[in-house]
Amino acid sequence: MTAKLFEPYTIKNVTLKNRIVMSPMCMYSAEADGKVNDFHLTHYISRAAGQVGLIMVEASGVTPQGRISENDLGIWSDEQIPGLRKLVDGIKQYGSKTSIQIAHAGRKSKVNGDIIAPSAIPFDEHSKTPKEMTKEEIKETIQAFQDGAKRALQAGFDTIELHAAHGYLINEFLSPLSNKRDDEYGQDQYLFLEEIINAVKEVWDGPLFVRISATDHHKDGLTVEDYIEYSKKMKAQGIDLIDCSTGALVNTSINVYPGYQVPYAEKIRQEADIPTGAVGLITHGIQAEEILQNERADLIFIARELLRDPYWPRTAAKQLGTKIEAPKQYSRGW
Ligand SMILES: Cc1cc2nc3c(=O)[nH]c(=O)nc-3n(C[C@H](O)[C@H](O)[C@H](O)COP(=O)(O)O)c2cc1C
Repeated sequence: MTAKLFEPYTIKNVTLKNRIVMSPMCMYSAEADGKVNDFHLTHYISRAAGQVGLIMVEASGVTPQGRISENDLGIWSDEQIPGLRKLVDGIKQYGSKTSIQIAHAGRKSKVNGDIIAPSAIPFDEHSKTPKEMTKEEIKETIQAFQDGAKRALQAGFDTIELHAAHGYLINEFLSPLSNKRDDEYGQDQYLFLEEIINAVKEVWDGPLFVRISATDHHKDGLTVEDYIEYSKKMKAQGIDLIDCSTGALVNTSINVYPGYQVPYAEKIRQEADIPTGAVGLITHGIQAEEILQNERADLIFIARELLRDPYWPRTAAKQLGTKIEAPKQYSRGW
């Protein structure tokens, strides 16, 4: 058997050496300036040495107010570009491609000061009540996503992912549970994301992914059927891949088990006819291979397993009875 997990995958002008993506994970390790530091270099470059095909840098704030915490990475200032470039260059030394998830936390931001959202509804009883965004603030935020994309280009990233999942700002506009506006952004709940995609595409023609929460896990919220329709719109706008996570828009308890979100990636791939990424408790090479061979998704996003094992691609290759190339320094022990 040839392991599909280790076959290259091409999107536009970018070829990944395998189908393994390091899923974005906030490390809450930046100073308030949002700049890359030694921790980030060690953390991400180790996974590149471990032969991950695409390293996706954690949710990075397009504005200071749009950070999840004061320790998030940022992409709101030109001063953040040199650190990001150093990180990109370090990752590329090992043949991995690079991506950055650009994000605005909306009502889930835990930074000091005012926070903003489509409507003045707090995430839960422990959260601050956000300020309902004015039209002006909406335009400024769309501009901030475009500026973030420009900086990602200047830093040399191969791909960008827009964070439209997990109850952060874009997700808040998409769902009727958090968007109660009566203007055009409430009547058409896709409009904010649509305008962000258009603005980003004005400055970025490389691969563009969107991470969604493919269901709100709530009786009055969005379901995968709604996200199939949204995914068709994203495809029409030129989005290259939908990264399919779920939930976290509202507090609900969900049943979590190996591959629990794979059916969403599969359904959206089939019904919206767009490449997808599968994520969530995928930890074994055979499990990843099953998803790919059965054409349930195109890329495999690995999060926590890569915290436990930075060389997970090597582990997965062993599990699949195949060998992958080592970084040259490690070839005697690989
Ligand atoms: C420490 C940590 C930080 C995370 N930060 C992000 C993030 O920045 N953006 C995002 O979309 N998901 C984030 N996630 C979710 C992961 O990308 C992934 O979807 C989730 O952990 C399920 O995959 P896993 O079972 O392989 O860990 C984070 C998860 C963890 C454990």
